[in-house]
Amino acid sequence: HAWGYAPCNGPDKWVQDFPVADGPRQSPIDIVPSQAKYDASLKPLQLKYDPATSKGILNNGHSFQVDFADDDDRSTLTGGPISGTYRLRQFHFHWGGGDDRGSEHTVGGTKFACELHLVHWNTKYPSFGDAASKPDGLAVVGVFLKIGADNPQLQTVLDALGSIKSKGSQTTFSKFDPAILLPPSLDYWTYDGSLTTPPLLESVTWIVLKEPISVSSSQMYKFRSLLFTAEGETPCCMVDNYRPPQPLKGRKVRASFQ
Ligand SMILES: NS(=O)(=O)c1nccs1
Ligand SMILES: [Zn+2]
Repeated sequence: HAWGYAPCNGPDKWVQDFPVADGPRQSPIDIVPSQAKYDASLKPLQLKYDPATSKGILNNGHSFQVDFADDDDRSTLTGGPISGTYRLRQFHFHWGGGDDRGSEHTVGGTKFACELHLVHWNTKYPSFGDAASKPDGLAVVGVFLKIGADNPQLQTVLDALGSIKSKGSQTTFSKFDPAILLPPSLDYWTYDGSLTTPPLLESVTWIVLKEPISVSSSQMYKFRSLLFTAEGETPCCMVDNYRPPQPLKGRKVRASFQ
């Protein structure tokens, strides 16, 4: 009876199998802009992605993700709050059953309809799996999706969802540049946190962009057309696949902007 987002196996139950769920640096959090201190020593984010590294798109039963070739430094994150080079591994989303909810991080209590996560791992470690167990192993860039105008940049991703409806389905997804999903400004908040899904490892430097990108209500319906369930199982719509904000436990959130 694996973890999920239903009342029987959702975020409030995860601590049973993953005690770190009650740890000191859990994610997501509510970001309170007035409490975030501007840090002039924070560098601009450098996101350099090569579309040739995109490989496939997969329904993993709790979200869908686009996987990237990470056997060299073609798609990397440098600068920002991190030191060294982090490689792009995958990106995925979290969203709600309605436009009023769906993001994991919140801003002054405000929920967005959806949140994009671009997952990177520190090349000082030999692999993603190894990095995921280190306090400075991962860096995830979070981008809020706010209900508004249709977002044409999302369309190629949404058009692929028809072929990965059920858990475990995947298809090739080539020549995609995730940089087209980023907003014009790369201003960000940053704090030390964790994976927001089990195993909830406390290995993530979170970099949450202040500026959202847009998504229309009808585009949100495409996210919600996915299933948590595999073919042949009783279908269950993939919605509300977000963990709510966790206690800050004394952590400081820094801002890259004034
Ligand atoms: N939602 S997340 O980006 O923190 C993540 N969880 C597992 C792998 S990546
Ligand atoms: Zn995520």
